[in-house]
Amino acid sequence: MKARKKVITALDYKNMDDVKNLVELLGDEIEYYKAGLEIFLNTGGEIVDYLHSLNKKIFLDLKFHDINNTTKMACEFAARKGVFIFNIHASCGTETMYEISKMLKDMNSKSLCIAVTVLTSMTEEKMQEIFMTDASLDNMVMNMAELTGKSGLHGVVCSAWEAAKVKERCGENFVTVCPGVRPAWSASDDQKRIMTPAEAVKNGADYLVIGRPITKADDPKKAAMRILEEIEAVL
Ligand SMILES: O=c1ccn([C@@H]2O[C@H](COP(=O)(O)O)[C@@H](O)[C@H]2O)c(=O)[nH]1
Repeated sequence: MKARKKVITALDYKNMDDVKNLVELLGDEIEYYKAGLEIFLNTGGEIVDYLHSLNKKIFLDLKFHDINNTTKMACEFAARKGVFIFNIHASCGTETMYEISKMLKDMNSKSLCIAVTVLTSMTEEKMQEIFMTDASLDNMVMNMAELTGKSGLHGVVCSAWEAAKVKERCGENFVTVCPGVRPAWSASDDQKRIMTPAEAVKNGADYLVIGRPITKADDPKKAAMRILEEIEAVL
């Protein structure tokens, strides 16, 4: 099933028992998992070694955002752990992104470092308020994506609404990782820029990050299978 190569299930839990129950239940159907701040901090990072012991691929979503040296050292940690993807915020700036890209090459790292553009929980209005700008959300995402690409990083986190245009601007190989994916049958929760799994794939999303529609479902395996089937139908 090609759809398995598109879905990253977000393990937003506080303890390893919940993680293990879900990962065992989903079995071979899910290859990619996202470990974010909640599970990483609550388990002292144990999640990474656990998932690697099962040969699962990890998106380490810790969204590093700090001064140049501190961000680089955090990225060095993620690369040494050998995660498939990790991320920083694009607003760290081009100098930091360029230096991370150089460091990863010097380390012969295979990890992909991507940059968060505008969070999928953000509306245009809220973004303009925070950044004191009249720029459209779309332009903000495109600018951040272009700066990320020019700095030598591998791709971005953006909503599926922006994915096709990001690819147009930054090239087909520039990776688009898209949270804010919601099947028609699930709640949107705190996500604002949402698309269904099928729409997201059709609009250029390389990877779909999906958490609560699976983890909070009455039957998580059935939910995951419905999502995989929806994607498979458009591949
Ligand atoms: O812009 C972003 C960046 C990261 N996320 C993360 O993705 C998952 C989405 O989970 P859902 O339960 O499917 O909403 C979550 O872990 C976020 O931290 C994001 O949503 N948006």
